[in-house]
Amino acid sequence: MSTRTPLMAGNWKMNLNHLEAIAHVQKLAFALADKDYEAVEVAVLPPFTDLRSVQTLVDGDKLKIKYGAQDISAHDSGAFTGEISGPMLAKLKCTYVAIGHSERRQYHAETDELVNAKVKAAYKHGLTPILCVGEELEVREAGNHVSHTLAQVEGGLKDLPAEQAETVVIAYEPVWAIGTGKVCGAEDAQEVCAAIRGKIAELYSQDLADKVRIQYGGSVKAGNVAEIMAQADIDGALVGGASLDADEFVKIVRFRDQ
Ligand SMILES: O=C[C@H](O)COP(=O)(O)O
Repeated sequence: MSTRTPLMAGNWKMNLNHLEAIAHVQKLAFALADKDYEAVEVAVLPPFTDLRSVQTLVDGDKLKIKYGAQDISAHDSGAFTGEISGPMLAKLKCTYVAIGHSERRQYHAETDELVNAKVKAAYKHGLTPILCVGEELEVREAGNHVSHTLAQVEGGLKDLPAEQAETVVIAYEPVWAIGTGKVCGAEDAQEVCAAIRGKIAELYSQDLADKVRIQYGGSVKAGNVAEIMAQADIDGALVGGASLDADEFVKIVRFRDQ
């Protein structure tokens, strides 16, 4: 029986302005009770422009919801127009930062090398990376989904010391299941998540791999979350579209009731 605490994280992507963010987090906080937080870690990943408002609300009302960013610069400061650094996110008391999301890899040409540099930047500033990996449809159709995803895991964790790697969160998100309504079958997701844990055991140790949380992401909603969470190597979900509906996200957090 796993002792890993499930992590349900809502990746809002480029949705909800800072005023909407406040209303949304207030709704989540109103609905979630202590027993929810005892069973599951709950986090939201708003756009950068919302983070200060979310921080103020979480601090002011002593909420148990954690929050983080959707990206981080590999650099600490300097002439990098449009980027947001680790020190800036740390100052906002972010807990998490998503790194290497498929939309960043696809639209911003992020490579495993850059993803690896961002993972290191996150740890340098006390942030926990949610390292996103997963294959495109043609890779799955060719039967190369496991090797493709494991190469991304290896690339993202390259030269990362064990004391950092043991707290990393890996999000397995098959690209063809993101925002499409096509959820990856629970057993198919488990196949890849088990392989990811095996790769981490190979890179570090079985003991360390057993501590790492592996999320599934891709069209997760209240109606399918229980089946996904029943898989041995799936320790949470990175939820996109369904996290924008507070009631739906609360149901996902309460996956045991679905
Ligand atoms: O980060 C979240 C994933 O990209 C999943 O998005 P989705 O739940 O809208 O399919």
